[in-house]
Amino acid sequence: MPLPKAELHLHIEGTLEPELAFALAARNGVELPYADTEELRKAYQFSDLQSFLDLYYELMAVLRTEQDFEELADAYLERAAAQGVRHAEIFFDPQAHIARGVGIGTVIQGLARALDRSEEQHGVSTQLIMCFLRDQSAESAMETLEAAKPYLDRIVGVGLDSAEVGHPPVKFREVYEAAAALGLRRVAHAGEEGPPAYIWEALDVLGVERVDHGLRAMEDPELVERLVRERVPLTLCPLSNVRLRAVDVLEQHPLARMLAAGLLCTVNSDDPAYFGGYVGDNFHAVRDALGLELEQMRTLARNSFEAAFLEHDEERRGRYLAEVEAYEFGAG
Ligand code: HPA
Ligand SMILES: [Zn+2]
Repeated sequence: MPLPKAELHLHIEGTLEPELAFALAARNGVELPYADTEELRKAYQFSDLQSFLDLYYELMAVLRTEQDFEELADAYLERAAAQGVRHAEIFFDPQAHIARGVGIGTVIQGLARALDRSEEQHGVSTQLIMCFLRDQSAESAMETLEAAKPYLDRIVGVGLDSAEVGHPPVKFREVYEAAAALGLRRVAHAGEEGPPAYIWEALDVLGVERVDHGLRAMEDPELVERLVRERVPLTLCPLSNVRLRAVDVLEQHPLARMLAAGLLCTVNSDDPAYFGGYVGDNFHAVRDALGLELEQMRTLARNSFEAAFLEHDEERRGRYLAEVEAYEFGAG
């Protein structure tokens, strides 16, 4: 039995496995520029974030109907459950779909079909976080927030993703103010490739409650001190960092130093179909590469539930935390 955990940094479009991509391409009459799944997998060699994003956006062409989004989410939830995920806060990128003529309602309602039966079917509770593409304009982000208004009961918060460098958080100040006024929680990718200054800005200008990645926080001791003092969660994605060359090898990942510094770190999979593993695989990889003790693994699991947006259901958070405390490593 795997360690119970929450996944808080997961792009649903990044769970599109090559087999499902080809099945959906065939069903929707979409031509993919790869002969088969093997040739597609060979393209999964990335030099940085942008080289990944190019493929990530290209493959999305196969996602067209509610059923496609439902099957995508269902496949993720099944895999996540098998790796101990009890609660998932799932990112989606509406602008990437709207640009292809797929409406935000199709995306949200399709995902919702899978999410609505997830607890019963997979034992995984879920929430959705709508991300804005930071390499598109602030106006486009604001239009997207407007388009999401009929579906706000399905969305717990907003996030910020895509190409980071050159697109500082401050660009989205007004959008985040509008999101906060609608009662939405706020997170943002910061410090994946971008500098620590982007993490400060995400906190101070956007008012984020969690930082997605935050990998480069360790370059700035004052920032670390603040993140520790305010217990701001960081959603780290170790296998992603290696695949996108943010760190050279997993053995050099700062996670162990970040935990030792007192940061509220969580471990997540980001885009598991592309980066070689789901969240349990990330847990095992850091344990092995960094020599984490079992108590540190338990801390990571505990942190994930502490950092989850479960304030509306503290009873549930308490149940999940109790599962972590009761977990016996090596049993079963
Ligand atoms: O890791 C990521 N970083 C930024 N944007 C993204 N969109 C999907 N995955 C990512
Ligand atoms: Zn991400």
